[in-house]
Amino acid sequence: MHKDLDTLIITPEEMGRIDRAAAASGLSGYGLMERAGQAVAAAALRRFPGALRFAVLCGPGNNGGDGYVAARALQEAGAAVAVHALGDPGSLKGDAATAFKAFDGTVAPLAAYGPRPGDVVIDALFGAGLSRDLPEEAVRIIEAVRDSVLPVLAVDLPSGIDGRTGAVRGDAFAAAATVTFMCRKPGHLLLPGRTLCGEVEVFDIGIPARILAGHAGHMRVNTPAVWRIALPVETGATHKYVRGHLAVFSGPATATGAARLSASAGLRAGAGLVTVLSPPEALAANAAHLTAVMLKPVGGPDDLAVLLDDERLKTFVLGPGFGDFGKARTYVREIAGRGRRLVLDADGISAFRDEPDALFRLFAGGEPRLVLTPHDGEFARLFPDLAEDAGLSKIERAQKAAARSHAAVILKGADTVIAAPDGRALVNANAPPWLATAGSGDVLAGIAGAHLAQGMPAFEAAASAVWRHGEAGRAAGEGMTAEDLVGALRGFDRTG
Ligand SMILES: NC(=O)C1=CN([C@@H]2O[C@H](COP(=O)(O)OP(=O)(O)OC[C@H]3O[C@@H](n4cnc5c(N)ncnc54)[C@H](OP(=O)(O)O)[C@@H]3O)[C@@H](O)[C@H]2O)[C@@H](O)CC1
Ligand SMILES: Nc1ncnc2c1ncn2[C@@H]1O[C@H](COP(=O)(O)OP(=O)(O)O)[C@@H](O)[C@H]1O
Ligand SMILES: [K+]
Repeated sequence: MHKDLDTLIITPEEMGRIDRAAAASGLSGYGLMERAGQAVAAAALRRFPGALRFAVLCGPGNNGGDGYVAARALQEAGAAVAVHALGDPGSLKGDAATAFKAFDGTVAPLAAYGPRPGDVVIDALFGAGLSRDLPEEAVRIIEAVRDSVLPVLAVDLPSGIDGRTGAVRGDAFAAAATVTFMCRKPGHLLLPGRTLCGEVEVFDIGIPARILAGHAGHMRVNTPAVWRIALPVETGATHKYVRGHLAVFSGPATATGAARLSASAGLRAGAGLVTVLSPPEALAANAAHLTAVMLKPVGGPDDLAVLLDDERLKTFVLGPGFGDFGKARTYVREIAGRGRRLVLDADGISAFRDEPDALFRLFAGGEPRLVLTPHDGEFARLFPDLAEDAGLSKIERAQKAAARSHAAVILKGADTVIAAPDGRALVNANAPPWLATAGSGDVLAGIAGAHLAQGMPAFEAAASAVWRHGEAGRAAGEGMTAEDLVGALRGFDRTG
């Protein structure tokens, strides 16, 4: 697989354009289908050597066409095959009709399929072309297969998954594995699609990388390949101020832990200096727990204004455990007005629920210098219309939010999306489920702050923070706490 295609994500709509461009360039559409179907058959034989029978369920479009090719290849390999079609296969068109004609065997109606122990289901009902909820006939078969606990190998996507959004349209197969072609689609990476795909195999059916790149957007899987070039340069001359000074605002005396988690994550993630800015009454609580991280009292906007006279203090994290919404807004105004960079998290985000546009105006224009780190609930406070729009995918929501706020947006969750105001978007895929633990988000905010403090552009700082957070979660292992996550943070592998 071409290295670049490994991380590219393509929407079904883009895939359609790529298909047409491939055909226009003289590439045989049926040739692509033949290779796709052969790849599915090979995966089926490799993954299920003990199958007694392959039940190939074929739909009315090209996904079904892939199914007929796979059925023929399986039959030629000596496997038992039962083919069932949704609709009349006689009315198939184009390449799918050719594939159907090339299959020499009986094709029964879909409704006649009775799951048998030992069956492996090859799901070639719908792929990229699913345009509405599944028909009742397909839903019934999905239920029957689910009840019989048969393994499913999905062609391109499990039928019922919307390739653009990852949403379930009516119902969907839960596949053990999915064989897709050239690149992953959003539905392979966004929930719930991601879990229903099982293991995803990406097979190169021979569309030239040039054609793919020419019609692809700016969506990728979040890997170091995407942002490695923006990593801070490590030179022998590095001293702590070169590695940046990060300041993290603490909440009141009863809620100081969150800021300390962010601060220690920031230090561990490479900021040269980290200072916790604490309300005077919380100084004792903070001092009792800080060593390498420094501590300064900030009681109000006047203290902050004095602090901002130090030009070396360029980067802030505000939100974890912060509590006071009014003060949060005042501090953010001051930070933005003085041209500083900011990771706005948790309470810092909620503080602007009644006036999100005021926040966006503060950071409008120029090089983006705001990173927003909302989970779904916080996202809905700043972008209620986008949160409510069920037609948008999580990627599209994050893209629109980033454009509107002129910020790098980290829309958190098991399928975290990172988006830039210029339209670039990444879907993260390395986070283990045990990252969902108290304080985990505070650690992420601290890492992002450290990256910003070291001079990385906002989008790359955000994306690499999410990736490092995931890696640390994997290294810390199941049962970890947010403190363990900080301890498990590692440096970057700069090779590759
Ligand atoms: N370059 C590539 O990647 C290659 C891709 N290939 C393969 O092509 C697949 C995409 O093929 P595709 O565009 O024909 O779409 P597909 O998923 O078969 O469905 C479309 C059909 O289903 C129908 N239909 C839709 N929703 C429905 C519903 N709810 N209920 C009922 N009907 C519904 C729709 O009807 P219509 O909406 O027009 O009424 C139309 O007839 C892709 O997933 C991959 O497997 C390979 O062959 C090699 C090259
Ligand atoms: N199921 C999951 N799998 C992987 N990562 C997850 C999952 N659930 C949450 N996360 C991640 O864990 C972090 C939780 O952050 P957040 O919701 O702010 O929680 P907290 O406020 O407790 O720190 C986010 O980075 C999020 O992406
Ligand atoms: K399918």
